[in-house]
Amino acid sequence: MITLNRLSKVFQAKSGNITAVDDVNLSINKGEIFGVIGYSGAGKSTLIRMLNMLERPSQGQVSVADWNMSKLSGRSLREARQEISMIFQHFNLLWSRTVEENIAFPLEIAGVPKKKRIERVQELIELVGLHGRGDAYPSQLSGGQKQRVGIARALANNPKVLLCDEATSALDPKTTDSILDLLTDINKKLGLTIVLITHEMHVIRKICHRVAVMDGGKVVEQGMVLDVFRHPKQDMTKEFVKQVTEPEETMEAIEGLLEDRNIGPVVKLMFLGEDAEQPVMTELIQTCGVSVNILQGKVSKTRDGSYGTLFVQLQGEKKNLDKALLFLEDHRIEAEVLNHDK
Ligand SMILES: Nc1ncnc2c1ncn2[C@@H]1O[C@H](COP(=O)(O)OP(=O)(O)OP(=O)(O)O)[C@@H](O)[C@H]1O
Repeated sequence: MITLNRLSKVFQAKSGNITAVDDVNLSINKGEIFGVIGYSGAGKSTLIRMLNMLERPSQGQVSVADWNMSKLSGRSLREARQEISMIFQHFNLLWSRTVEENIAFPLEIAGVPKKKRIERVQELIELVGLHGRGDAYPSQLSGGQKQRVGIARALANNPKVLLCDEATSALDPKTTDSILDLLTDINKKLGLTIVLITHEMHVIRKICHRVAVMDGGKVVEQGMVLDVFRHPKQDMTKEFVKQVTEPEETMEAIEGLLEDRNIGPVVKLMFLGEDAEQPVMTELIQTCGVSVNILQGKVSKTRDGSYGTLFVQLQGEKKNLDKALLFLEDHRIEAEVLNHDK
């Protein structure tokens, strides 16, 4: 559906050239929700803006839904853009128009007759859950409702691709989740391909099938979300994964514990899929004769399954502790002993 081939963007600034996107190759499948994550300045906005030619590449090719985007201009670019919609962090609504009029705007531009426009606007209002708010002005809406208008407007002309530029970054966590649920719903119902950029791993975990990690204009890692969660390769990816699996307070508490030299092994366990839901700990205690002190645990759900981390402190005789570690290995649970010298 989308192919980026050796894509680069260099900006000429007073201070010299800035390579915002550096030789990126990506392939995104039809119907997929693909996330691009990176810190500020990584090049995410520039990358996503090159998908619909809001930014022209310095080098390389972009193909979206059979359009060779870099070659288009004028009318053909406008046609292609009807198939590639976009939503924004700050919604970009027309403040003097009502919800209905905002949603109708792209239909007016596309020359859709009035009767059809009215029908389509009502359909979209239902789809995004804004029933009864059609006459409101953007200033009368909450952030989440404004983004729902943005989504309805983006879907008006039945696009094949939806680009989301930090679409939930201005929203509180609860509203973020409701917008992410809406995007998942639309992806399923309409088979829409969604590309989103974000700096929050929570967004990637919750709705994406695949993820690419950007740093310094380059894609430094990419893969299925669950695989990247289990085995992040780059340090930066590990930091992003920790955002959702290991809250900062947990790490501080565990680091405090590790300073105590008289405790038994502190082990980080990683479970996958169904294993995350099995009573393995009970079995371990019964068969290995060790006691287990649970320090912290979390199960993160991705689209392709659950992924759990559990920090435990094991206590018992040396031979039983070794037995416990073997037991974990036999049960396909990855175990990392955090205080090796004990
Ligand atoms: N129009 C421009 N002119 C000059 N430099 C630019 C321009 N747009 C972006 N840049 C530079 O390109 C680099 C990548 O910026 P970009 O906005 O794509 O990153 P980002 O990952 O989206 O970060 P943020 O979330 O902060 O926008 C940055 O160093 C930025 O300063």
